[in-house]
Amino acid sequence: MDRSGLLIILSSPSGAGKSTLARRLMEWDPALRFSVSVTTRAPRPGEVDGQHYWFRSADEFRTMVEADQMLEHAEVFGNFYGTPRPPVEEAIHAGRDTLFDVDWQGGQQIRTSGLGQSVVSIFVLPPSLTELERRLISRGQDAPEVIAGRMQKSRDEISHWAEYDYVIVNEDIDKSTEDLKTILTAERLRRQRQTGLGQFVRNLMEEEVAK
Ligand SMILES: Nc1ncnc2c1ncn2[C@@H]1O[C@H](COP(=O)(O)OP(=O)(O)OP(=O)(O)O)[C@@H](O)[C@H]1O
Ligand SMILES: Nc1nc2c(ncn2[C@@H]2O[C@H](COP(=O)(O)O)[C@@H](O)[C@H]2O)c(=O)[nH]1
Repeated sequence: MDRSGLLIILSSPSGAGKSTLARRLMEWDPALRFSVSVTTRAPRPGEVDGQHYWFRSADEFRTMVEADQMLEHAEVFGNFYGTPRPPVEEAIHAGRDTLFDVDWQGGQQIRTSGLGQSVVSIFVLPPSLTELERRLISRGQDAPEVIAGRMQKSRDEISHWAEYDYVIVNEDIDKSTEDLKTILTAERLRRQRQTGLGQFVRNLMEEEVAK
């Protein structure tokens, strides 16, 4: 039963757990495609070019934007981030679902990109801002001033929660992962009902039942 690929957007304030949830969802469904973003920020220890991000200079980033190669792009925490367009369009046509880890600006742009009929968006909230800061610190990846800047922007990001189809309060990571799997399963069934079941039901109705 054919259907076009879904675009699954995950947004949250920095540190709420998007990357952790994305990783768990992709372990559950290896066919899910993660959209590798382009960024001008420096790699963190252990981050691999082409796997976590495409790490590019500001000039290279600008060239991609000017060539209309970005589905969306935004400035986040003083760096540029963007989603390469061609792999997303290929995945949609191939019926492959794509997962995006983008901020609210990216979420808005993907929704209004013209590919909007295939979008499911999920906002991840932390249980508290105190816990959010604890997670950013315990991740051990960012300097104290970077963490302070991200905490300062967290309320801005959170103020966009109502633009999303679903909201998960990520307190228990196992529970949040199960919620995410449930959302994806239900949305896939919904898309199948909308686009892929017509021929199946016609065949079913015409089936000769052996006596
Ligand atoms: N439910 C949870 N309970 C406790 N710790 C968690 C939970 N979810 C994620 N974490 C931890 O919090 C830290 C931040 O998580 P993660 O890197 O997934 O956040 P993020 O939203 O992707 O951040 P960013 O937007 O900066 O990329 C990590 O160390 C992760 O292991
Ligand atoms: N609009 C976009 N936002 C993106 C993209 N890729 C990541 N992000 C968001 O940036 C922040 C910071 O990420 P970090 O890896 O530096 O911690 C986070 O909120 C991401 O969701 C993108 O392509 N477009």
